[in-house]
Amino acid sequence: MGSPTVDLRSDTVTRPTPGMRRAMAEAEVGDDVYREDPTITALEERVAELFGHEAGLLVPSGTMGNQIGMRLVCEPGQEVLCDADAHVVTYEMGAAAAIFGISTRTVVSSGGRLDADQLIAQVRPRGDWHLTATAAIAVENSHNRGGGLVQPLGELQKLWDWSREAGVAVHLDGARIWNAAVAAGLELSTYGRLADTVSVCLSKGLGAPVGSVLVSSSERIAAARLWRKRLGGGMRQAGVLAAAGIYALDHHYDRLAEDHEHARLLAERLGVDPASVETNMVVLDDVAAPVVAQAAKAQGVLVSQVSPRRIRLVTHLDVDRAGVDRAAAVLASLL
Ligand SMILES: Cc1ncc(COP(=O)(O)O)c(CN[C@H](C(=O)O)[C@H](C)O)c1O
Repeated sequence: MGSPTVDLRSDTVTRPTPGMRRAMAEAEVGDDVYREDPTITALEERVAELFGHEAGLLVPSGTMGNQIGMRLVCEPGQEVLCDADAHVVTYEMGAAAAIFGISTRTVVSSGGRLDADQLIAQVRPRGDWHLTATAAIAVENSHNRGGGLVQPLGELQKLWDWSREAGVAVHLDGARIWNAAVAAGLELSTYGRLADTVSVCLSKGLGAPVGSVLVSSSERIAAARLWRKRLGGGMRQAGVLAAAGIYALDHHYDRLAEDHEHARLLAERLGVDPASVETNMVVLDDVAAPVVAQAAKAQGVLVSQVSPRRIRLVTHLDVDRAGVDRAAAVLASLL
């Protein structure tokens, strides 16, 4: 029996722990379409409160959380403006256009880092009969293709302050907002209060098997519940999933700092500047990604190919120190 596989492809690969499975099995459940699942209600209320918003909605994926979140603040034929490498326009299969008729326009950022002035300069006003109106700006924190970069609070604040005057909404793709808050030493509500709609993933670093929560005003979440049902996302006794999310919030949030430490350790061992590692991702640039990925797989280490010359490593709950050491040794021998 060879060594166990070290899976650094993503923090989406985590499996429920025994404790989480017990919480899932014991969860009190009901039919959530009738609003009778107490565990889902508890999770939605808790996450909304964590981010300083009035209400929350459990959705099956971060993609659905983002897409409904954007639809709440952007009408068909209007546009959402975002970073060219944002997940919402890179990995969500064109859903904004395909499902909601929302136009998206992008700016090329520096490594995913939010530049409020750059975005503000691109916003197009409502009411001009020549221009597609920019209804919302989507920001991503931490930034996936930016290598887990934590957005500067000053830029988020600047964008938010401007957006209140300009009447433009802000959507936060907070799939890994947990990692950003732990890395920055900030409260989740500090970030939550700088966005009109926020989608946060339970199924990544927090280690739940399924689910995200969209938070916003009560009025918007009521509309979101309707959109979710239209998309076939109305769920029944999904309290078994919500229980995993609650368990994750109770037991897996603080430990994210360990994933960040593991990522820095990997970086050091692989000749990547640890200062460039802000959360749980390490980016290997200028490598023959397919060759390295295949050779690493043959030695039990799985990685993501972001491009033909770029590999992404993501640390998470299911990769311990021994796994990090083994992955570092295998990858160092291939670089
Ligand atoms: C910033 C961000 N926002 C949203 C999502 C979507 O979450 P899901 O739809 O997969 O639950 C992801 C998933 N990211 C996945 C990964 O990193 O392995 C893949 C790329 O889709 C994300 O990284």
